[in-house]
Amino acid sequence: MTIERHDTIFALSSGAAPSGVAVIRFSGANVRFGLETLIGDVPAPRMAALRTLRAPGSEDILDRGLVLFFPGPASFTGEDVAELQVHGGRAVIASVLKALGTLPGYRHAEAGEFTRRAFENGRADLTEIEGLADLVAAETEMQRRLAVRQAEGELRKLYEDWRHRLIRARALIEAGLDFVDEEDVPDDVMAPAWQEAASVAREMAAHLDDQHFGERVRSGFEVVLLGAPNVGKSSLMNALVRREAAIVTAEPGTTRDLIEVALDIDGHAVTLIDTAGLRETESVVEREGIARARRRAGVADLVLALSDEDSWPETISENGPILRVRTKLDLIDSDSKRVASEADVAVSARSGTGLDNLIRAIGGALRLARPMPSALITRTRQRDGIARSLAYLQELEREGDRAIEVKAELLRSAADALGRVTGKVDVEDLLDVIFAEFCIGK
Ligand SMILES: Nc1nc2c(c(=O)[nH]1)N(C=O)[C@@H](CNc1ccc(C(=O)N[C@@H](CCC(=O)O)C(=O)O)cc1)CN2
Ligand SMILES: Nc1nc2c(ncn2[C@@H]2O[C@H](COP(=O)(O)OP(=O)(O)OP(=O)(O)O)[C@@H](O)[C@H]2O)c(=O)[nH]1
Ligand SMILES: [Mg+2]
Repeated sequence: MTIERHDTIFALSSGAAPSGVAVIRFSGANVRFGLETLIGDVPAPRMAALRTLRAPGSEDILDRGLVLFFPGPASFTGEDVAELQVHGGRAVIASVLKALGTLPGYRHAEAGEFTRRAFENGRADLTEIEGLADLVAAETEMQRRLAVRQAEGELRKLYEDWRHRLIRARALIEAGLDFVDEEDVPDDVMAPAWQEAASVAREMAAHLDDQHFGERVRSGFEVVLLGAPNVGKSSLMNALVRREAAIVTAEPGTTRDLIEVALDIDGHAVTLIDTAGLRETESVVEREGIARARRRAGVADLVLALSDEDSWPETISENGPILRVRTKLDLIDSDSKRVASEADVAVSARSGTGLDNLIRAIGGALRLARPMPSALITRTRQRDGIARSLAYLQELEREGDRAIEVKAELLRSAADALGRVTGKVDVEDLLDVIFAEFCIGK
């Protein structure tokens, strides 16, 4: 009896039914057998073949569709893969999935399981896999650009280059230790290794000094609307997204919860957050709303401080950048434009005046138009790994006169920290978290 290392997994890989065409994918050791059973042959590799699908042991036609076969190990998962492109009806999909489920060694795939096999078979490293997850999740042009570069290996190449340089530096040092009496290891044998470690450290520090731009592009820039009750925060949010996302009334204290809406500014994902108007109040509910508003403003990428009168609230003293927005411009008569001129932008949610300026000002304050630098960190996981690796290299530089063996060990730790980012060393504990992000069929 042959023991299969893996089950053959199958899933619907295309979107929600009904759809024009649905892609059902399967991967594993029994793919050829499954094709023989369902369509009677195994099509030539990577060539679309039109076939009739029949349930195993039955003459019933399930559907007719295009079939593709990708032999391992060159395939996406690194093992045999097949795709059935059938009509995207619910019952069609259900019948094909059911037929696959009756085949020996077949079971339904879990979320991210195709991609997990790609990782386990060395077809992609963890940063590329995170890039793939981001590509599927991307909603804006800039998120797509960032994700596609990462999926194509931009970070992998950078991190693998650093890791190999550190490994070579350590090899140099160990070779030096083998051949030279430890008491008088000549500096010039070791010097190139220390220099290499120092230059990797410099490159890492520069890489980390990025104002978290990639992470912000990936997760979206957060812009919080802040101001006294009734200044028109909710009205402005509604005007910007052209729908009634938040309740607007003439009564101060209307909004209590944080209300989030998605904007696309210059291809970037921006989350606009409406908040409770800031004031002293006896209402427990409103007080909690105001506390949430302040907390969110404290971590925002940008605060829009709104005012509809001649003064700006004291309360607007957040850390990040602030734009002063004068609201209800339609109510200002032509000879009282003093505050409007103190403001960065003046708008009217009612007439729409100034909304384009406001969008431009938000884009400017967030520096959205800046060219996207290459090899951006996109996740805390990556940042933490690089920072840990750098910390070992800095310890190495600080403690220059420690024993060579100790220093070689620091080089090894630095390389291993990088290896955990790419998944080259000991990452079993990370995988469930990383692959849980994927949808079924990916
Ligand atoms: N129909 C279909 N489209 C898809 C995918 C898929 O799985 N199926 N992908 C899934 O994410 C993406 C493409 N990703 C892929 C990544 C690697 C290989 C691959 O290695 N393929 C070959 C060898 C390529 C070659 O000829 O150079 C092979 O299978 O033999 C294929 C697709 C997006 N489009
Ligand atoms: N004329 C005029 N009235 C506006 C404008 N924007 C808002 N208003 C009015 O101002 C009142 C309050 O508007 P909201 O958008 O609810 O104000 P808010 O800042 O969200 O208020 P709270 O949620 O209570 O903090 C409503 O009666 C709106 O119709 C505007 O641009 N022009
Ligand atoms: Mg409101």
